[in-house]
Amino acid sequence: MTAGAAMPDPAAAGRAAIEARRARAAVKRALGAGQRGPRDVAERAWQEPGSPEALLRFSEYAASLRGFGPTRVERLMADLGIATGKRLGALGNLQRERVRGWLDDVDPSRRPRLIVLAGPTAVGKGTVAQYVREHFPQIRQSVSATTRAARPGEIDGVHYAFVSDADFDRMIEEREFLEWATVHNQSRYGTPRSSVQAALDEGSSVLLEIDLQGARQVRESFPDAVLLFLAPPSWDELVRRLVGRGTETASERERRLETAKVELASQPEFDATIVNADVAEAAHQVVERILAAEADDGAARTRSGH
Ligand SMILES: Nc1ncnc2c1ncn2[C@@H]1O[C@H](COP(=O)(O)OP(=O)(O)OP(=O)(O)O)[C@@H](O)[C@H]1O
Ligand SMILES: Nc1nc2c(ncn2[C@@H]2O[C@H](COP(=O)(O)O)[C@@H](O)[C@H]2O)c(=O)[nH]1
Repeated sequence: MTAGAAMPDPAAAGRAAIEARRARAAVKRALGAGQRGPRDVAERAWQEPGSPEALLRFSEYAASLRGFGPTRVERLMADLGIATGKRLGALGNLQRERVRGWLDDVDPSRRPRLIVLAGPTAVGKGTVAQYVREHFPQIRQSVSATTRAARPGEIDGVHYAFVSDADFDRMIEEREFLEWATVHNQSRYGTPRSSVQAALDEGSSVLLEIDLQGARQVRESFPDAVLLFLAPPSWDELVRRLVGRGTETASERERRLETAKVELASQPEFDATIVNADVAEAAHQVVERILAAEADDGAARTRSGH
């Protein structure tokens, strides 16, 4: 060994292996509990080599699904031509196509849905959406573009794509937005069409955290989108949250509260209202609505024979 070269560290390798096993076990648990769908796990495995999903053996993946005992798993692998021990991420193109076809049969009742989460300023849309992102990664969220300036701590490309007015104009011109609006009579915000469509095509539902004008546009272009309204426990609590967040000036807060009155009056246009008294509780209610919508659509399709 040359001087200065790193010595192999068996203890570190052992710890990494344990960590990787734990991550794979978490994926299996999520599949078994229905928190993640089999299609989402397979697509993630094929997109991200080296991920826990990619390193999961196909036999373990299938055995995690409800109703799949050892005999059924063995038969499935024989039908799909998948060898024992093969990892999900190592399947070739032909096998991937066969797995996708099988998923169409085994998971027909799940259709990805576009979900809108709207509601007045500071009700907690961003906070609830973040909880969903952290606990239910199978539900995708798009990163909007905006012309407003980044707040301290906000990261370009993560919280928003922060763009200039000229860039936003160009994006409108090139039809890059699924919807867009000027919010609080101030800055413009828009949802990118291509990433949302790609996620839907991959079988994932997509949650859009947008304003009322955007929600109405989505209703127009995606009539089967599910529109959820996040409401505050009370007006006073809404004002407390806005002031407590401390990210707006007094005049900006006034402007936002004026919009909030209009948004609160729009509640009947939505498919459901969820009161955000507790973040985890509200987030679970959002996810329940999404899962119900995914299943509901399938049931309707089955009934109509399609
Ligand atoms: N259930 C809750 N209980 C108490 N505080 C909450 C709750 N949900 C969110 N908050 C707090 O309320 C403030 C506003 O939340 P958030 O920024 O998520 O609102 P928002 O609806 O995304 O606002 P905007 O539309 O203005 O972007 C934050 O300080 C957040 O921590
Ligand atoms: N119509 C759209 N509204 C959006 C989008 N992204 C965010 N928003 C909404 O804007 C306000 C203000 O957000 P803030 O980050 O400045 O506090 C809030 O209601 C968001 O939901 C979008 O792409 N389209």
